[in-house]
Amino acid sequence: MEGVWVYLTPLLVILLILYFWRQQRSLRTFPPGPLPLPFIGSLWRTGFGYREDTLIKLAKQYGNIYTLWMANLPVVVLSGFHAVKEGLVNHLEELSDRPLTPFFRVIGREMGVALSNGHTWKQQRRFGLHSLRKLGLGKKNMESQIEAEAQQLVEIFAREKGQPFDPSMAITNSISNMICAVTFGQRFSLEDENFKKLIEALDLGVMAIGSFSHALYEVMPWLMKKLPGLHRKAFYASNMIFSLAKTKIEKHKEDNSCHDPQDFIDFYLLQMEKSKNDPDSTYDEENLAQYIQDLFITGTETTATALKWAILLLTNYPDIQDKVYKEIEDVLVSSSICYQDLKKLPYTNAVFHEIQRSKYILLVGFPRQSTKDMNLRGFHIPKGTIVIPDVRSVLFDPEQWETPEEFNPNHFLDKEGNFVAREEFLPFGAGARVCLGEHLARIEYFLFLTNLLRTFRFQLPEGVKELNQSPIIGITTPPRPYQVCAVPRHRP
Ligand code: HEM
Repeated sequence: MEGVWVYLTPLLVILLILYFWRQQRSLRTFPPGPLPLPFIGSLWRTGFGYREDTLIKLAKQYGNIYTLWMANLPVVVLSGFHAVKEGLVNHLEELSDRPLTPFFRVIGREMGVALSNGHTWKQQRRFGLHSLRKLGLGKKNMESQIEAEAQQLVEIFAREKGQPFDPSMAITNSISNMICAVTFGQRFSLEDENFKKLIEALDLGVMAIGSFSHALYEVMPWLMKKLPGLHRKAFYASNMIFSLAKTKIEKHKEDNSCHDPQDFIDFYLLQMEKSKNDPDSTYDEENLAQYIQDLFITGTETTATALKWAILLLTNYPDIQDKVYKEIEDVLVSSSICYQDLKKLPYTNAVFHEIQRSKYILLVGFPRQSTKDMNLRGFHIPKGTIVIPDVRSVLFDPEQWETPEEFNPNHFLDKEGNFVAREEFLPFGAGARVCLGEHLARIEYFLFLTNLLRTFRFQLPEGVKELNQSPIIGITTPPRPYQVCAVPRHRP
C-alpha cells in the first residue's frame, strides 16, 4: 500500500501544479476577483454565510466588474448602476443570451422564453410581448380581472376579523391566479388541492436554484442524475408544471377556442395554425408548455414576494402607511381604482417604488451569457462567459441613492413632493431580456396594495414591537414568516 502512495503523491502534486498554472493563465484574461482555489473556486469568499450584501462588499474590494470562480467556471459580476447599465443596455446584443448550464437545460428544456436562446428565444419573446399586450395588459379588461382578484384577497383578509394571521399563502394564491387567468383563463381557490401542489412545486424549484446540490449538478451532472437531492425535486416539480400546462393545452384544443382568443394558450394555438407552413417557426406545443411553466415560475414568487414585503414594511412604518391611505382617500373619489390613478398619487407612488427598491426580491438578478468576445469598460470578456448583472447593487448604489440602506420614500420625491422616476430603479432588469411581465407586475402591485390599504389598516399583533426585516436568503429574498392584523377601516 505504501508503495502506491510513493507514486501517487508526486502525481497528485503535478496535477495540482498543472491545475494552478492553467487557472493562473485564465485568471489573467478575466477581470480581477478573489483567488480561486482548486475545486471550490471562489466559494471560500462567498459560499459560507452568504448575505444580501456579500456581492456588494466584493465589488468594494475588486471594483465594479469582477470575476468569481464557481469551481473552474468563471462568472463575471457587474456591480453598481453604471456597470450594469453599460452591460445590459450598451451591449444589448452581446449580453442577450442566458447561460444554459446542465441544470437549466433540464428545467428549461431550451424552449419557451426564459431559458432559451437564439432564434427560438427571439421568436417566442416577440410573440409573448405581442400577445400579452393583446390580452389587454394595461387596458381596462385585464385590470378588471386584477381588481376582481384583489377584491377576493380583501375578502379573505376580512375573514380574519382584525386578528393576527399570516397573509403569505393567500397572497401567493391571488398572484398565481393572475398567471392562471392570463395563461389558461381559470383560477384556483385557496383550498384547491391542485393549487397546493402547484405552489409546492414552485417552492421546490425556487429552493433548489442556487442550492449545494444544484451547484454539484452543474459540475457533475452524470453523477448527480443518479443521486437524490434538491436538484431531483426541482426536476420533478418542473415536470409537474409542464404536465399541468399540457393538460390545459389539450383542453383548449378540445374546446377549439383559439378563434376567439381569450388567453395566452388560445393566442399561441392560433399562431401555431398561422405558421404551420413556415419552416422557421418554433411555435409548437412543447414550446407552449414550457412558456407556461416560465410564466408561472417568473411571475408568481416575484410579485407575491414584493407584496409580502410591502405589507410588512407598511406595518412597521404606520405613519407612512397612514399618509398613503390619506392620499388615496383624498384623491380617489370612485370606489373602483385603475392603474392610471397612480399618476395622481405621487406620495403613494414613491412609497411603492421605495418598498421595491429597499426590499429587493431577488438576491442578484438573472444571469446572462456573452454571445461573442466583448470589451466592457476595458475588460475583455470572452464569448460564452456567464455574466451576472447584480441588480441589487444598483438599487443600493451609494453613488445614486441618498440613503441606500434606509427605507426612504424621498428617494422618489422632489422638493415639491412630485414623484420622480429614477433611471437607477431597475428591479426588472434592462436591455434585451428585461422582465417580460414588468407591466403586469406593476399593475398587480398597485391594484392589490391600493385595494388592501383602502380596506384595512395593517397593524402589529399585540406585544410585537416590529416585524423582522431581515430576509430569507435564497435565489429570492422573501421575508421570514410573519403575522399581522388587518384591521378594517371604517370609511366615511
Ligand atoms: C415584482 C415582480 C417582478 C420582478 C421584480 C421581476 C424581475 C425580473 C428580472 C430581474 C428579470 C431578468 C431580466 C434581465 O435578465 O435583465 C425577469 C425576467 C423575466 N420575467 Fe420578471 N419580474 C417580476 C414579475 C414578473 C411577472 C408577473 C412575469 C410574468 C407574467 C414575469 C416574467 C418574466 C419572464 C418571462 C422573464 C424572462 C425574460 C427573458 O428571458 O426574455 N416577471 N424578471
